Amino acid sequence: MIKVAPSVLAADFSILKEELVSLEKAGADYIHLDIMDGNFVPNISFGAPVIKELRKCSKLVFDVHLMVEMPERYIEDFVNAGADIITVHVESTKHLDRTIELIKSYGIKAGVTLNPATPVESLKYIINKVDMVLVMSVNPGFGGQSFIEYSLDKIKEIKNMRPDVDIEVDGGITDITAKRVIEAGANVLVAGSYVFNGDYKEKIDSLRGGK
Ligand SMILES: O=C(CO)[C@@H](O)[C@H](O)COP(=O)(O)O
Ligand SMILES: [Co+2]
Repeated sequence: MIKVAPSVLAADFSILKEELVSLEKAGADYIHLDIMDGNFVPNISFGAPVIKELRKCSKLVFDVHLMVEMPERYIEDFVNAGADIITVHVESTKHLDRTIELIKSYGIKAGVTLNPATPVESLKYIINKVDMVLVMSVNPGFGGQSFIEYSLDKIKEIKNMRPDVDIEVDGGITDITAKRVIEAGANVLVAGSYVFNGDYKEKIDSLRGGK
């Protein structure tokens, strides 16, 4: 089953609640929430209080992608705000194992994320502890960038390393790249600019292969 996770980074922030309702009606599985601190990535987005407000108007799975330095400092805040999945970058913490354990201690799903140039080998000791691996197929920080081709090799390597783990791909996903990442082994697709430029239902359906 392919899951589609629209990234609200590309939504109209002045009507964010309405956007979530529209995405739910259009068949989205998750809502992907990009948290940027202006330090780990050169951009600032929004924080836990915004997620807490959005939680009141959506039952969709909240997939929180933390692009912040030392994410362990904020896990509790995002859990309290209503996160269902929290994903942290291997590059963002000295204590990845402790951070994954902390996320799991709240009874929610834990994911680990790799920047494009970070090798899959860095997952060797953590992959059996996580629910999801997020492959960044662009350099994190901004929406609307082009898909990095070598991400396909990384997806295949992760699939070989642990066939049953959820593999999410984030960055430059369109109907064309979606088909390719699914073939490589991905089952969760994040899409921002592609979904928000057009009819949400048509776009979401097209990411699943037109079904
Ligand atoms: O995490 C990020 C960017 O850092 C993403 O979730 C983007 O928001 C995806 O945007 P598109 O590439 O789909 O426009
Ligand atoms: Co993201």
